[in-house]
Amino acid sequence: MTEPFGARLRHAMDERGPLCVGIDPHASLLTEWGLTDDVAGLERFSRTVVEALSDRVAVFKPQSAFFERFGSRGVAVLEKTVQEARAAGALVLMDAKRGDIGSTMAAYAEAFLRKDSPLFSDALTVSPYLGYGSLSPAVALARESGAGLFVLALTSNPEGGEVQHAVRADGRNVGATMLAHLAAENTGEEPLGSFGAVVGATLGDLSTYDLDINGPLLAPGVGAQGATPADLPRVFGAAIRNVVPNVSRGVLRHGPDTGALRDSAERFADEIRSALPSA
Ligand SMILES: O=c1ccn([C@@H]2O[C@H](COP(=O)(O)O)[C@@H](O)[C@H]2O)c(=O)[nH]1
Repeated sequence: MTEPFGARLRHAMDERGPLCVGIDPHASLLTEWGLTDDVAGLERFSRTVVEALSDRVAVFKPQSAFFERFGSRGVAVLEKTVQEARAAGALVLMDAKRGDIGSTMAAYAEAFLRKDSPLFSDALTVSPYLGYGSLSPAVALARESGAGLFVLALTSNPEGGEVQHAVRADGRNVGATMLAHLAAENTGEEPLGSFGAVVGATLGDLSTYDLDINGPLLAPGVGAQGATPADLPRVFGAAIRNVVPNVSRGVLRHGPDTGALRDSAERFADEIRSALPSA
């Protein structure tokens, strides 16, 4: 039986450090890398990132949008990328941000979380904005497959507050409510629950939130969106041990040279390590 995602992630973070590198083949990056903005360029880009970094980063986060842009042939590249990254020993967090009514959510869950699916990933980002309960089929299948979910709680973009800071009738805001759902999902799990939250590294002091969800906190926003590894302790406080900082463009802009990609990832990893409290 597969070990649960949370346990696999904890081991990977302890061994390799918590850095998650995004695979975001923006059209502008393909051009900067001297590649064509087509399926061949997409394939070369993704393979280069996986080959350069799969022996050193804990997690890759392919951004599905940049593959879907090319239709079925782009999705075929995404399938290959996921399979190659997993085969090379990295965990794959698919950033597809799926969310729908429960009966449709069940089909999204099958696409990404059923073990024999071509797009099976170790974890998936999901949107709870049709109600947290609408995610139940994905929670159930993730548990069955030993996979994980990352639920959008407090996103890194400035527009997110309009929804996530809205205050409910019980006085708690929406983002905090999502964190509470995840804490309940992860109760009693050791060494780490499999149900994580997306919490932007760009958000400043989050001490009014209870980030102690016994699950991972994916922290996008480091690099191109302006947050730095040094910001992480101020943003996440005591929850920092469970933070998985994501960097996409901040690393990818150094390609296509594999040495330069590695150096950049190592620099971010070192800065993150320095920001963590000593064990
Ligand atoms: O709140 C969120 C949730 C997801 N993202 C995604 O993370 C990467 C960030 O890329 P950078 O190039 O490091 O800015 C990207 O795939 C986003 O879609 C996020 O930024 N914020």
